[in-house]
Amino acid sequence: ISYKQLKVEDNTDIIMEGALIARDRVGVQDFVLLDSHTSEAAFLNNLRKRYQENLIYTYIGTLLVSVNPYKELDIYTVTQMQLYRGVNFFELPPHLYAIADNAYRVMCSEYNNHFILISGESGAGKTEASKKILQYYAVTCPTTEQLQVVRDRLLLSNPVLEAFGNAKTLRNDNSSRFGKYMDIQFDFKGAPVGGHILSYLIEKSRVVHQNHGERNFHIFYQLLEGGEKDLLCWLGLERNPQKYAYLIQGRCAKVFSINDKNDWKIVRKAFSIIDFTEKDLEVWKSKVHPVDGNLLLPILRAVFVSLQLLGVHLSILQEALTHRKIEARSEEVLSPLNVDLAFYARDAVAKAIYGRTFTWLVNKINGSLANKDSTRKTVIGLLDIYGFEVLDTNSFEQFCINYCNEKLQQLLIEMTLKAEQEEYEMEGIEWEPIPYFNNKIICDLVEQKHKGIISILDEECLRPGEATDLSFLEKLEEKVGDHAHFVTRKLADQKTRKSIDWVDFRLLHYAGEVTYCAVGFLEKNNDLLYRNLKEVLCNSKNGIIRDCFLLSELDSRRRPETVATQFKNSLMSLIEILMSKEPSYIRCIKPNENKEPGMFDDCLIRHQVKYLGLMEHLRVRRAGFAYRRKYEHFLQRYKSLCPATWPHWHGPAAEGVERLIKHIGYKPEEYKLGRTKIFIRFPKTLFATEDAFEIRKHMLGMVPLEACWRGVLARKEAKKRTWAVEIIRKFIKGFINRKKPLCPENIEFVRLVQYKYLMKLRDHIPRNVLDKSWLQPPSILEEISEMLQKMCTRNLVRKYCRGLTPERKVQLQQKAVTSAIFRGKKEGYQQSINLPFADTRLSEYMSPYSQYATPVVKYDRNGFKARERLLVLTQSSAYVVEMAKIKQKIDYATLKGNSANPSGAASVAWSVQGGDVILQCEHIFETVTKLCMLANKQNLVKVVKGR
Ligand SMILES: Nc1ncnc2c1ncn2[C@@H]1O[C@H](COP(=O)(O)OP(=O)(O)OP(=O)(O)O)[C@@H](O)[C@H]1O
Repeated sequence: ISYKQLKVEDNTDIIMEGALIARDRVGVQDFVLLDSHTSEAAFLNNLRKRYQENLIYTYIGTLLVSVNPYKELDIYTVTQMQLYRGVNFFELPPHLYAIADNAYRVMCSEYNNHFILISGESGAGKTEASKKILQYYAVTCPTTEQLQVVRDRLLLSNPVLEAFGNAKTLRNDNSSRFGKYMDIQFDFKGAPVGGHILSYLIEKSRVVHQNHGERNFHIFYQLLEGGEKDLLCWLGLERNPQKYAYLIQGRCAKVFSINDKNDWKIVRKAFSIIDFTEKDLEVWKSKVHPVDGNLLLPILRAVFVSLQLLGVHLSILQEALTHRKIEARSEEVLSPLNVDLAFYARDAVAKAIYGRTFTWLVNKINGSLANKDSTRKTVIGLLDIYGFEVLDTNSFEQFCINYCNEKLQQLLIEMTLKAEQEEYEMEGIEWEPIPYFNNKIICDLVEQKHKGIISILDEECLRPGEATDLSFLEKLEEKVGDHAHFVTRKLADQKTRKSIDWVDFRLLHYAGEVTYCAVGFLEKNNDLLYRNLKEVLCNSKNGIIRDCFLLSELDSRRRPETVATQFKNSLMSLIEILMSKEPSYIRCIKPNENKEPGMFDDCLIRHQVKYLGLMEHLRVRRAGFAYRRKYEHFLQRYKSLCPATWPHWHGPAAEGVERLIKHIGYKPEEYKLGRTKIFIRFPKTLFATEDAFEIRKHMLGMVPLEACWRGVLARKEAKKRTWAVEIIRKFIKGFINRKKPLCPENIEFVRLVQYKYLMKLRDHIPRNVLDKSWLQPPSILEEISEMLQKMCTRNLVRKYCRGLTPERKVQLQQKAVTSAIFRGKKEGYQQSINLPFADTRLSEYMSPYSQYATPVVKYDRNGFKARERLLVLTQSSAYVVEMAKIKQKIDYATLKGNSANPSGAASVAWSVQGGDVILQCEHIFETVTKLCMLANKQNLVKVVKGR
């Protein structure tokens, strides 16, 4: 039996159940368990509390919400990865690794395909999350030497794609300017054996234009900064980016947080591992020159170099950039371009070359990731895609991005509802319709054939005559003007009209309203490259350019698909890909605009919670039942709450749960009983049960191990609980760490050993405080065992102390003092410690004032003359009494010290003001102890030779 099976059978996941349900200063780990679930304020509050404790992850059921910490956290180590590996989803605090591991485990056991959708706005941490998941698989999945090449390629595809597809923007210094879907393929043993990447909508316009404070794609700066001298020379480039107009429009070629030189080295290394040949490196040639700002007409200096690199003849390129070929009847006429159109042609070439070579690059990477073997693979897809975007001015790009988010939201709702529905069906629970907003109506508005916005846009782009952005807007008003989710200034009511410009249209998306400026829609959708320019590129001598611009394109009389239609089609196939897989979701949130750690901007986050549809998701997730658990797990945890189920229930778990909840007093509307699970509708029902369980647990004084190991979670004070759990975890982490690096099999083994030992220990816990029989731990568990032993002892001691009578307590306190003074120092100590001390040796001398009395022999100062006396101790003084006469009174305050002889001699010398008092008595340990306790001078006793 594997450890995992053991765990499931033994319900040890219940250990962490307490942590999941915990409601303390770090909020709830699952929003589903929030009491006031529909309140956005409560949602934000929980998120804030956790973020302030560096707990950046929280669940909504199985969806993970992540808030960008903007600082390095110690939660992505190999040890953490090992910790999450193979552990039940809810056993550990929410984490990316839990999502990744869950998808992986289900894939391995059910042999099905999965995807993890990571979304959020720019800078929210999507790319980081997807990289971390990839690293998780690279570290935790089984691999062989041969497979390591695949693993490295998968990992190194990232820096290459980032170099060519990412750029510094105002919102993120490393912003992905394209959508990415990456399939990781696994063989039947769960080893990653290949991959495939799909890219979406690379932001080509950045090649020719950057806003203030932004840069072009990283690769240009990396090349100039890090490129070897020979390479730059070969490319005809100068190291200084200021020489290139396309690179400096944002006026920030140098960025503090980016090390272009270093990144260049990584990209070069990645190229060699991703199977790029020297010939492939011509990609530099194809990329560099169209971006050379000096390609401005009529300055043709750079063109000479470009010709060489692009493999195009001078006169041909010159003509192509300054003329347009017009087909009139069967003739072709060259019409010269004005300056503006020539600029347009230049930029169009640059954008087209960049866009297509980017696709070429992705294909090249795919070639190197492809697994040629035809055996069946399972896949986990990682979708890192732009989240809902609402800028000050929203253009064609935002329209596409937001349409994409509508589609993905629809997929999420359908799949979540489907999953809920399937679970209810499987459990035999009546399906209850869940009220939610179905955004299909908005998707239709955008994508419907003939009637949707994209079709109308295409029509305007393709129709002969003078189509403009304004005529497009008019067509929209005409065709979709009556749609409930579409508004323009003309259609708006008095109140809304002011906020919409004449060139705007507004869509009421599922996440909120977005106003789009129609200016540029036609041009961006057409993305035209003049035919003669295309011809030039198709005939290039540069192999990559030729690969990107196929001659067959020229032969085809069909107009190429518009950008929006291409995007729509690629989205459709993406949705199809995703629909066939099991979903997991990660929603990333950006906490502030300043990229600052620890800053939680309520307003910005509220906005994202809305746009990410989190409240909607929470509502869907909770519309049915907030909590569901297998009967066995539920019964195991709460059985102590019902006499019929405590300590053991011998019948079927389902019946046990029924008895249990009847006894607790659940109302019928609070729960439903399925085939294998109990479904609880409201978190408050669960919390009340949990509270009752806490109290019951304390009353029962459950076994010490539980108090140490799992019960620590249930302690009242959150601080103590966190402390104890942390300590235990630290120890577990510690021993796993010490054996670093552990291979997965070892981890499994370590866990098995840990589990077995703890289980055995549970049955052999010492029963009383003097029982020293602590189970010998295996060496890897020494630390944790010592820790548990200490906690257990402390617990036994506490229990023991509580059971003491007052008399016994006094005795033990006295013995503790005796021990502190004499232990190991004076003969006869051992015998005396085992004998009880008497309250007094002369009861007739006891009074409300005197505490103790004993016969003594008093010696004179020289120690020769002995006289029989009585010693009476009161609260403040000691009296040496002869018959009923006080011979000497010693104020405790004047007592300077005490000394005794280490030998068996029963004498003690008190050093007082005015000289020593030497006494001998039969019960020296008892007498000195009582004196010291009354005088509170135990520290002053010395055991020295010569007394
Ligand atoms: N888990 C994390 N730990 C530490 N820093 C992080 C984490 N996630 C994100 N960051 C920081 O935030 C920055 C932005 O994150 P990232 O590039 O992943 O955002 P994004 O959502 O992919 O943005 P875009 O859509 O613009 O590509 C990172 O460069 C990094 O500095």
